[in-house]
Amino acid sequence: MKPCIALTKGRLEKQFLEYFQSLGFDIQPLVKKGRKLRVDTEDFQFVFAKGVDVTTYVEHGIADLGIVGEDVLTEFQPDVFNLLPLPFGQCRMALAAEAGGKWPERKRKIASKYPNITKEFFRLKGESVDIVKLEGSVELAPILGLADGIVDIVETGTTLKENGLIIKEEFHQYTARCIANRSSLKIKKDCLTPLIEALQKGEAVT
Ligand SMILES: Nc1ncnc2c1ncn2[C@@H]1O[C@H](COP(=O)(O)OP(=O)(O)OP(=O)(O)O)[C@@H](O)[C@H]1O
Ligand SMILES: O=P(O)(O)OC[C@H]1O[C@H](OP(=O)(O)OP(=O)(O)O)[C@H](O)[C@@H]1O
Repeated sequence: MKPCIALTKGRLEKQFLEYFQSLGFDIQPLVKKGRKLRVDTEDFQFVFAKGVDVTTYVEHGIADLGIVGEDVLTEFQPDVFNLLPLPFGQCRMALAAEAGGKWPERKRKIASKYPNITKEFFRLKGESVDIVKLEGSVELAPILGLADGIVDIVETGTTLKENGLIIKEEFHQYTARCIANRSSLKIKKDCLTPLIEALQKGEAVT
């Protein structure tokens, strides 16, 4: 059976395909996939899912490999083999708040898509905060008064800037990672090794 690779839909999918093509792989069937969520190329089967679901498919051995942001691995701690970093998906995790806004002395409220990362960040500081879990557009929370600050991903800083927020502290750097199912690495070693070696040798995508 062909190895199955789970890709995080959206920006990581696009960056992965660019990278995969730069390694000499044929991505035409993937580019032409339309709304299909499972696509076969000559050598591989690809499935497309949300980042955290990519880890679930890999953990359960449905997918042999997965392409996912390191932020997702840190947040959800799935039981997968964290195989290697990939040269795309670079971003940082930051605490941000309104420029010129007050940073209250009382127990602060922090909005984030990443409650576990947020909790650990403040635990290490010895600070107790109330965490408000959001699913996106996290920058809105301080503007609308839902939270005093946010913990979120920053790449260019444009979203923060355009919403009047500033970074107070940056505390993690991430890239996309290739993850693997633990048993697949043994059982499908022969067909996975050439692919893993190719992914390892590639140059950074700019
Ligand atoms: N602005 C960004 N720049 C670079 N990498 C990012 C950025 N935002 C997210 N990422 C990385 O890409 C991964 C996928 O992010 P993406 O925004 O495509 O989906 P998501 O955050 O899971 O949410 P959704 O699919 O609901 O929009 C993240 O887990 C992170 O590793
Ligand atoms: O520093 P920047 O280059 O501006 O990128 C950062 C933004 O990108 C991500 O959001 P995304 O586009 O995934 O949308 P979301 O708010 O739905 O998570 C992240 O949550 C920030 O909002």
